[in-house]
Amino acid sequence: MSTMSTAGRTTHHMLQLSAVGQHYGDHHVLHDLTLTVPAGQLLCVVGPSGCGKSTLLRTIAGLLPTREGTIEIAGTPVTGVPDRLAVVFQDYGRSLLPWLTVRDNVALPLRRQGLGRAERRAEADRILERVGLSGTARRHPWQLSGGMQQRVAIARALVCRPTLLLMDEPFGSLDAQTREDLEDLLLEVHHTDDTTIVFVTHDIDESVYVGDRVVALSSAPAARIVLDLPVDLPGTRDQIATRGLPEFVALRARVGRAVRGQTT
Ligand SMILES: Nc1ncnc2c1ncn2[C@@H]1O[C@H](COP(=O)(O)OP(=O)(O)OP(=O)(O)O)[C@@H](O)[C@H]1O
Repeated sequence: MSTMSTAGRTTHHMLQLSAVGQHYGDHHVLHDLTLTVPAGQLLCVVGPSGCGKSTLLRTIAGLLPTREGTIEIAGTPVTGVPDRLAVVFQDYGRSLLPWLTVRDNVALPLRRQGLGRAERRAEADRILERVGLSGTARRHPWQLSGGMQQRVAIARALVCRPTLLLMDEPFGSLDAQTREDLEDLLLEVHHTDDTTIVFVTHDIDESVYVGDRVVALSSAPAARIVLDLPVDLPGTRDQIATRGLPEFVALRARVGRAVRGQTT
């Protein structure tokens, strides 16, 4: 983990983007993004459709080469897919392997760690219980609802105890109730494990509800950061009470204006 001393205080940075730019051929998507994410922060990234949110996550994950600038995770430059990094995509249907049981899907990443079969299974079961899926271990993903499948994908992301978790619209295709349940599961995981999370969403309400901080990107031709807002809401977050707070409504309005290109 990189350490910086600022006026006598020591801060740990999990993720550092310096002047990052990205393009597909001559199509520029990201422009001069500089961003520091402290360890343990849940950062939400919002922006208009097509502005480059997924491209940003794919670049951080090492799935696309960094074209301009540098990205460091825990002080190490990203040159390929880093260890202890997990990604959850929106499309859970395609990210789980249909021929494996739920338990074996979750245990899959543990194979690289050299654990024995019994240990892998025990660890998978422990994580499945944690995401509210005990009892489904021997079923197959296609026998579960969409929300349950996304819980399996989250369990598989958590099983390697990632230091950095990247989530790309993970709840975008779920119904409202399931989505709220999974937002609360994510907050529980974040608070218990102190995982650093970068969470991409186009849903402004969701970004303010789950985030410790919201960064808004501008739209094409090349996305820049147009808002970087700490989310300082009182009390423990609660789906009904938090969303009714005047502070929540004010934050949501600021993010909404930024995404629509209005000054805040
Ligand atoms: N593999 C690719 N090759 C060429 N262009 C691409 C590729 N992937 C994305 N793009 C383009 O890059 C831009 C950013 O796409 P990206 O998917 O990162 O945006 P997004 O903000 O995640 O969008 P959405 O919110 O709609 O998911 C878009 O104009 C898109 O068409």
